[in-house]
Parts: sequence; C-alpha cells; structure tokens
Amino acid sequence: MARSETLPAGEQTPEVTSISEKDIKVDFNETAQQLENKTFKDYILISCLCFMVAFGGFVFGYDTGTISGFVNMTDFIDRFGEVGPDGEKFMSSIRVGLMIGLFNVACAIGGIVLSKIGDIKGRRIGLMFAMAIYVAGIAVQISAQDKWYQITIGRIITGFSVGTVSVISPMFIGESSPKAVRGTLVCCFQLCITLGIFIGYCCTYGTKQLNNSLQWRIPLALCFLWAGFLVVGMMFMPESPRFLVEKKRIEDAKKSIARSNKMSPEDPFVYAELQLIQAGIDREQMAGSATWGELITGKPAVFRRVIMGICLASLQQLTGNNYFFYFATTIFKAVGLQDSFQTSMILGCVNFLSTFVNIWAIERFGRRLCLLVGAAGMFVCFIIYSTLGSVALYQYDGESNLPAGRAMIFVTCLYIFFFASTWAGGVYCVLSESYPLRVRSKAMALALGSNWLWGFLISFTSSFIINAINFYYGYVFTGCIAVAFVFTYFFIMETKGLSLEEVDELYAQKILPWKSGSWVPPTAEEMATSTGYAKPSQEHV
Ligand SMILES: OC[C@H]1O[C@](O)(CO)[C@@H](O)[C@@H]1O
Repeated sequence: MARSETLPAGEQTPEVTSISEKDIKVDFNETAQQLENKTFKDYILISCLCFMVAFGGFVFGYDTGTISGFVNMTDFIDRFGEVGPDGEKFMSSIRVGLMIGLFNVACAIGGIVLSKIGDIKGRRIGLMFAMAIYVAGIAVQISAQDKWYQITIGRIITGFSVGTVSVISPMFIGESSPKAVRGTLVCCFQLCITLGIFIGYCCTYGTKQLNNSLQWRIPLALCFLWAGFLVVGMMFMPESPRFLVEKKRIEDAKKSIARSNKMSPEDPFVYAELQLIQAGIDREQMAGSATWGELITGKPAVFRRVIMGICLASLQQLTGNNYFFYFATTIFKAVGLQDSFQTSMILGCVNFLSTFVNIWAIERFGRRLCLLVGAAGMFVCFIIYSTLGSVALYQYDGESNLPAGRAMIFVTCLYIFFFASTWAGGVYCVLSESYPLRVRSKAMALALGSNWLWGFLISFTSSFIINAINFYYGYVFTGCIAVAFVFTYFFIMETKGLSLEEVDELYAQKILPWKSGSWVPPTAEEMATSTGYAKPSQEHV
C-alpha cells in the first residue's frame, strides 16, 4: 500500500464523522470466515510495525542495562565520582542513588502527565515527541565533562520520555494490532524491555576496555540510533484506529484498519472492526470517568481492587528484581569475580529468554498460579543467595570464596528466571484485567505510579544499604517475597479468560480469591437472577 494511504497527521477526510447505518449492516459470519482464511504471512508487515512501537520498551531496558555498567567504569568514576580519603575517586552512594533513582521519578511524571499527548495529538505524534525529549536528555548526558549533576539532569529528561513511551506504546499496540496476534504483540513490549537490558549489558561489556570517555559515550551515542529507529517506524505505522474514531476521522480509521489487516478499506471486515471500536468508545463514554472519590465508594468492590492493584504493583518492585538489574555489576564485583560485566550479560540473557516463558505460561496456567509459583521460586532463591553471600562468601579472612560466588550467580540466574517468567509480565496482565472501564485509567495510574515510586526508593536506597549490610540485604527482599506469596493467595482473583464485566460479577458475588480459578461466569439465563454486572452494557459504578 502506498505511503500516501498511511494517514499521517493532517491527511484526514473530515466529511465522514460517524459510522453510518449502511456501515452497520455487516455479516459477522463472513468476516469471521475471512479472518480464518488469513495466514501468518498476512500479518508480517503490521507485526513488524508493532514491533517498532514495542521498541519503546527497548529504550527503557537499555537505560537500565547501561547505567549499572557506567557507575562501575573507570573513566565515568574519574569524571563524576568523589575524592575519597585516600585521594582515589569513587562513586558515593548518594550520587549513584540520585543518578539511578531520579530517573524512576521522572518516568512516573512522564507516564502520568506527558503521556496525555498521545490522547490529544495521537499515538504516533506522542511517541515521536517522546523521542525528541529522549534525544535531548541523551545529548545533555553525553556532553557532560565532569559534572555528576549534568548526568543526573540528563537522566531526568530521558526519564520523562521513557515514562511517556511506557504508557503510549503498549496502548498503541493493543489498539492497532490484528486480533489474531494482539496478545503476543502486546507482550512484545516487556520482551523489548528485557532485550534492551541485555543489549545494554552487552554494550557496556564491549566498551569497558576503552580507557577514555568512549567507555560510556559510545553506549550513550547508540541511543540516537534507537530513537531514530523508533521515529522511522512511526512514519510507516498507521495511526491507532481507536484514536481516529474518537476524533471522528472515520475514513482515516477505515484505512488504518484496512492497512493493518491487508485488505480494502471497503471490506466488510473493516466495518465490523469499526463497529466494535465505536461500541467500546460508546460504552466508555456511557460509563464516564469516575471521580477520585468513586475509587473509594465505587461498586462492586472498587476500593478493594484499587488497593489490590497498588499492593500488587508495589510488590512487583519489592521482589527485588531491580536490585539485580541495577546493581548486578556492582554486586558481582564484590563477589570477587574477574569480570562482573560478564555476569550481568548472563543475567540479561536469562531475563530475556524467560520472558518467552511468561508469555506462554500466563495463558496456559492462569495468573494466580504463575504469581504463586514465581513468588515461591524467588523466595527460595533469595534465601540461598543471601545466606551464601553473608555466611559463606567471606569465610577465609576477607578473601572471597569463589565456589560460593559461583553458586550465588547460579541462584541469581534462577531467581531472574522465576521473576521474568511470572511476575514481570503477570502483574501488568492482572492489572489490565481487574478494573471496570469507568475507574480504569485512575486505578491503573495509581498502581503504576506506586510501581515507579518503589522503583525509585529501591534504586535510591540500595547503594547505601549494600554498603552498610551487604548481602544481609537479600533477607529484606526474602521477607517481601513471602508477603507477595501470601498476598497473592488471599487477594488476587483469577481473571484469565474473563471479560471486564465478568470480573465485576466475580467481585460482586464475593467469590473467594483462592476459589476464583474454578468460578464459572453466569450464562445468559442466569443473568436474570445474578447481580447483573456480567451484562455487557451495564453501567458499573
Ligand atoms: O525485566 C526487568 C524490568 O522489567 C520491569 O519489571 C518492568 O516490567 C522493570 O522494573 C525491570 O527493570
């Protein structure tokens, strides 16, 4: 399809502003048949474009992967470190904490405030705007000579962008990808985060031998390439049909759906999709947007769900994953390993590969089982890790015990496997399925905001705590993971395969979470006697 048909902003055809009566007469059997006849080949182009959107996750992960290496690089420490009592330069905990931690705060602000640009100007423009901020932030960092706060300010600017991308990208993919491959493409976002972490580790491993500022400037310069890749992707990506319908740009929406599904804009399937989108928007508009007060008083059990979301999102950080992702290089240097950068690369690789298991397991075994197994696995790993670190590692007069160090790397890999294959994506999955439309955006913002906030607290304080109590720190996370297990068992509902209305019904019927897996939603006949929440167009709150 020609570029001119890809609906860049401004090329709208405003005369058609609603889905007309004629459009509504669609043979759904015919369109279903059409979908069945489609093969993987038909989806290659749109899948590639969605992957470019998911690449927003890559820039997030790449930051995590590189900063953990930077703070251990000789040139970086020489320029941005403090002078110790012996005249040697070192990175103080406060500098490391601020450099890493404030990035998370900026992400929260970007995610909650700046991401609104996606609703006003469209998803494509929103992502391009975020990339402009990203490039500015990288330029500030790369030009720093010896001012540690310049790096920190640059990272705050980058954080605004990463937060914005983290909200717009998954939403854009969800709205634009063909149904048959939607679930997988949405998961690509988390996959790209882990790929970014891995590539970030690889880049710092590759450049740390250089004895000058190229050590950290080359990995930073690569960010311009990542931003360019995303912007080029956005030039070819059709705008979200959901955004276009909301703006009453129906003709453009038709072209967008047609392009994603490789068919003519006049195809009945396109009309069917348009109707579904319109119905979704109508339902949301009918429900309206809840006030903050309704998050407490809303029914059924909205307050309970809001608290559940905040706790679950917080616990995801409190499992301690970012203790490893941000500090792996530092930690394994302390273990006495020849090359702690190499260890980080191994962890990054395990993290990336395990995300594929997450995508499969969450649908196969359900949300609760995944979270429970993940918590149990991480609990055991952290106990072994902390015990080895605090008891066995330095048993020979301060000389590090290599076998114990190696065993620690092994359990860390196992820990990362359990985290990445369960809690990493599982938590977002539960959150996205748990709220009625009316309270959804506010409840999600609260949950994600607490996730970023804990991300900040952990990344800011870890450096101090590691200095003070070293591997005993692991027991703090062990305790939090135990809480996460108990919390999941008693408070998380199984939402696999349920519509948002059925989830409301689940809460309205006060089903016990540990029995929710075997709960069967009411059939149409049972509706008359049920609480009524499972009725598709019911107003919920
Ligand atoms: O892959 C690990 C990364 O994924 C996240 O949990 C986001 O989903 C980050 O907090 C972490 O750095």
